[in-house]
Amino acid sequence: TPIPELGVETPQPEELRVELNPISGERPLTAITYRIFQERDLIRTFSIEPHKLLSYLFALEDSYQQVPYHNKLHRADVCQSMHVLLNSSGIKDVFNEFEILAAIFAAVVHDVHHPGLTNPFLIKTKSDLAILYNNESVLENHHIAVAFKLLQADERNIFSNLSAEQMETLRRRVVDMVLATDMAKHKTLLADFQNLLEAKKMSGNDYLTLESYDDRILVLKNMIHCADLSNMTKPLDTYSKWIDRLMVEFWKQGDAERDLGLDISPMCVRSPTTKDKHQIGFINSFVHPLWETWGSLVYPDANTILETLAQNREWHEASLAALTSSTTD
Ligand SMILES: COc1ccc(-c2ccn(CCC(=O)N3C[C@@H](C)O[C@H](C)C3)n2)cc1OC1CCCC1
Ligand SMILES: [Mg+2]
Ligand SMILES: [Zn+2]
Repeated sequence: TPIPELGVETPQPEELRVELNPISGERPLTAITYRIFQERDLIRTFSIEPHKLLSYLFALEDSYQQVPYHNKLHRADVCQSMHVLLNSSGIKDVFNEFEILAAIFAAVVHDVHHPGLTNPFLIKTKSDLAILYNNESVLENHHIAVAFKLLQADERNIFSNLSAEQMETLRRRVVDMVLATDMAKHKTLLADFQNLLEAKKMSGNDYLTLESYDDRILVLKNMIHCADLSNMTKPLDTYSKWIDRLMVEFWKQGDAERDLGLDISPMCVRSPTTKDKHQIGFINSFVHPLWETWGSLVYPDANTILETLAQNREWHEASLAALTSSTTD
């Protein structure tokens, strides 16, 4: 039976069309994710009931908090970036539909109910979340718990037609991928990724063959981490909008730290040079090494991304030079 254009039979197609209309910007997360599920035929493959998918995605959107950066727009962005990365040359035929389902789902839920505060802040203020998760990937554990809690309602359980075993493996993959978005895991994740690619190069295969769960999930963990760190690889006008959102979120945390008599986190200091300095530092320390490694896996697909990343870094260096020269003379 053909799936209706809007996903569900509805007596009010116009209302639903407006709700789903990404242009209206009302529900960007639902619009993008529903479209990706359709394009990848996930709804049919896993017999997902369309009305349940819509209910689940609506719940995800509504549970987002009014934070400037870590909101539904960021999750829609990471979901769309994941969708693109999954099609990269060299890996597009590697992952099966179960892994793709888990990867898209992980991307769309990876920051759900984010409070707009960092893990260090939640830990040093002894927040309920830090107590609950013993200071270990506090936010990421929370996002996963909320995502699966929302699935428990029958009208939102999009995986109701998966077997118990399939559900268990999907859950394992989603937990592994969302936990991998914690910056604290970056160094180990990237080192393991580089070791894997080195070993594959030694084996002489010109295409990637991944047998073990650990190898396969390692690539998916780095993929979602790349998607989460993709702002700097986007055209400057898009990238600078993300920076502005993030700085507002960080400055609010800085205000909270000051009000609590705590040290203000370096990234949360309101100063004209903070933005450029930290972006340059972050690109040099984390973002470029990660994307360069990803670029070697999907060569030459990531060349444009690496060029844009270099241009964006130069833009920050130029604006920093302009700022510091104006303040010195
Ligand atoms: C547009 O700028 C950024 C966009 C995304 C990120 C970034 C790094 C790691 N993630 C993954 C989630 C994470 O771990 N955190 C914890 C902390 C690093 O703040 C991040 C925001 C979230 N996301 C960093 C960005 O800039 C750096 C942070 C302030 C100046 C330089
Ligand atoms: Mg996160
Ligand atoms: Zn994120």
